[in-house]
Amino acid sequence: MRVVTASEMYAIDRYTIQQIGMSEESLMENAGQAVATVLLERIQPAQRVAVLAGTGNNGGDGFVVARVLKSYGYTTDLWLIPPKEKVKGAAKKALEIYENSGYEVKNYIGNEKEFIEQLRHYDVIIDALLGIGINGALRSPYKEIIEKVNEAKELVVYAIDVPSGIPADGGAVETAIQADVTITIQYPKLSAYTFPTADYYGELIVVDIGIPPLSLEKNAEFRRLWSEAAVARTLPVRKRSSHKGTYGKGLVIGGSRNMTGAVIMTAKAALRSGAGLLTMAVPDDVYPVVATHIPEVMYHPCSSLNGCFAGEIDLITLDVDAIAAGPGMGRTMGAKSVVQKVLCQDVPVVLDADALYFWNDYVSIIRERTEATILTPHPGEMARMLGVSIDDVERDRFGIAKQFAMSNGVYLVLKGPYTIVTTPDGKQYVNTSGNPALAKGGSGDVLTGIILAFIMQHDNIQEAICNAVFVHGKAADALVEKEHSPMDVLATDVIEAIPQTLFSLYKKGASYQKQR
Ligand SMILES: NC(=O)C1=CN([C@@H]2O[C@H](COP(=O)(O)OP(=O)(O)OC[C@H]3O[C@@H](n4cnc5c(N)ncnc54)[C@H](O)[C@@H]3O)[C@@H](O)[C@H]2O)[C@H](O)CC1
Ligand SMILES: [K+]
Repeated sequence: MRVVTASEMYAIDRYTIQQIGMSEESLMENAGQAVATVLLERIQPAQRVAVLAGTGNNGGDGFVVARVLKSYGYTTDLWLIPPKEKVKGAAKKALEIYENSGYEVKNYIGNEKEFIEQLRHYDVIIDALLGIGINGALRSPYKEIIEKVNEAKELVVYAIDVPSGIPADGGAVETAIQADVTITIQYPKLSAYTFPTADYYGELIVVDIGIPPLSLEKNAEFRRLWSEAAVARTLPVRKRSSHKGTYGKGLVIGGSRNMTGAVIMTAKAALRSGAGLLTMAVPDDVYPVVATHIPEVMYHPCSSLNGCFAGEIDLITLDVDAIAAGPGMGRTMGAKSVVQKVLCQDVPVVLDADALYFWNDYVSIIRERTEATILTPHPGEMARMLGVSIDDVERDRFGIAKQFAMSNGVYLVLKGPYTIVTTPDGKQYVNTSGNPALAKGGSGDVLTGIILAFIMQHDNIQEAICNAVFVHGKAADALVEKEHSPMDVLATDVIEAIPQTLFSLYKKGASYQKQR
């Protein structure tokens, strides 16, 4: 499933109309019919429905929906919010068809009191007020209407395309419809995967209105959801002839006197995710503590300075296939020197947490690298690396991630709900698993371990990263589906949920794998 911006959606529409030859009216009819099909399955015949329609084409979709519901015998009122003469183009045509079918329009203007009075008597609201064409802050009377609908908590609200009032590409929200369900037309918009806008959507359903894929290819950047099916299809298959070396010799670098746990979690997660051989490089001061935790790893104690890396690491002797550096390593000059040495190795490198702290000192080395560099910042780290605020990052996660990945030639994993993976050539993949249980210290350390293990086992780095991000989120989902609340989950619980997650993904993927 692809994800689009509002301007891409308009370009797709234009192309479909002008180059492909479908009419605007038929697209609107398809949109309304597709939305109505979903509604007919969900709304009970006894429920009273109100369709609230605005001036633009979102309102136009609403006219089609109201006509279909009425023709199926549903008790439906169509409330037209603007004066009728403001409705233009395809929407005007849809309104004419509605009226020519013998159905009545309720005008909001002049009947404001009746509207408020009636609101109590409806069971279902179809929000066709505003779509992706919204500009600036909400104007009257939309603001008041939306506030009234939101106040009536017992109403079930279905939004068409986007909840009215939210910016389609994401950003700050002042007033917007709080939908129970949003039925999006053809492709989800960015705002479904950024916050705070995503919170207004409720359940998201995408309906196809018959726009040919060519229109998308010609008019939208590559941005897609990475779903469970994609993971199941691309998880690597273990060959019978394989041995521990087949799945890579990985190195995890991290730890300091104040933080011994992070690097342990990274290593455990890597082992649970299939790393063949794993070595942990830790400051020798903390080695005795770390070494008691994982019997399956090898150790490479490095010289320490005040409980942190002094700066030396013998990477030549270690001879590894991939490296993850950062968890708990501290923000010292010694740590910086270790990361710089890591970046000079000709193997894929994952940098997380403290290894991102001296970003500006690594940029030039990273741009010269030929093997993959994978950075996994959370929004706070991303903001710091760019010298902007966290709000700036959150407002434009997709744009900022793409710019950053392309200009530095890195794979960027911008964490958060709906983590975005961006490749060095600017392709973007939105993760669909995970829940607020992951909002806890240690989650990132676990993810880094899964990524390290997966890049050693997949042929394709993008698939490896996307699958790792998905498995991490899905493991947390499995925990809250069974015996955990989102509050009590520990990062170590997530590691222990990796086996069941991989087990179920492999079962789902078995049919795909056979076909390979
Ligand atoms: N392929 C498709 O995706 C199709 C989508 N359809 C639907 O069309 C809308 C987009 O339609 P558009 O007319 O461009 O915009 P809106 O309906 O969102 O409304 C614009 C309209 O609203 C008024 N307005 C703008 N900003 C504000 C504001 N801040 N406060 C109050 N009022 C505002 C202004 O008058 C504008 O004219 C899309 O979302 C889909 O639902 C097609 O039906 C089929 C193809
Ligand atoms: K809407």
